[in-house]
Amino acid sequence: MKVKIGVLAMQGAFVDHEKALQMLDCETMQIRTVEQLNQVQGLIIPGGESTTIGKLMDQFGLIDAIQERSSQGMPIWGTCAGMILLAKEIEASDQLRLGLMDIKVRRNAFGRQVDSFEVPLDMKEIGDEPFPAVFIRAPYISEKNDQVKVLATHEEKTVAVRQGHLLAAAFHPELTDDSRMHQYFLDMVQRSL
Ligand SMILES: NC(=O)CC[C@H](N)C(=O)O
Repeated sequence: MKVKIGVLAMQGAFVDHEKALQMLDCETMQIRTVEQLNQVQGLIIPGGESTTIGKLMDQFGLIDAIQERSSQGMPIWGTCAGMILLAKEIEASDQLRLGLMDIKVRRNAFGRQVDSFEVPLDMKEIGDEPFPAVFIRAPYISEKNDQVKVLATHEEKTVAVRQGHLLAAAFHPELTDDSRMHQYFLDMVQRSL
């Protein structure tokens, strides 16, 4: 049976993640309710505005529900704002969050003059070819503990990590036609079953 991967659809870049997943061998579902969450075997939290996504998740009862599924080992991947929402610590912010990963993040961390840029990123975990990473008002990881594995850095800043069943990237893999990160997450989901 094909696995079904949910894309949290509160706000932000969820449609592009769905399109990226549809190129792969899996089913997808937009997630707005706890009932929908309970029908998927993995979850992507997209980029967007992390404060808005956090508030909406809370209103829909999804913070508790996602924390519960995570405690049972369901793979979760946060990109950009989604990475912020996965972090236990967000510098200078008390915004609502899932707080699942042992990372501290800094929002809008690459400075105003470079709101958005694309770089070839070395990420051996997904292959030898560099990954075309699109950063949009991106955060980075300023601290982490030993449980967290660094997958990629840009200018010595940590921008992609994995902690067991949790994956986070500061950039937007759904905006390129390189599907290796989505395939990597799909593999995590298939292995978790
Ligand atoms: N592209 C993005 O997801 C940007 C994240 C946004 N700066 C935030 O803090 O929520």
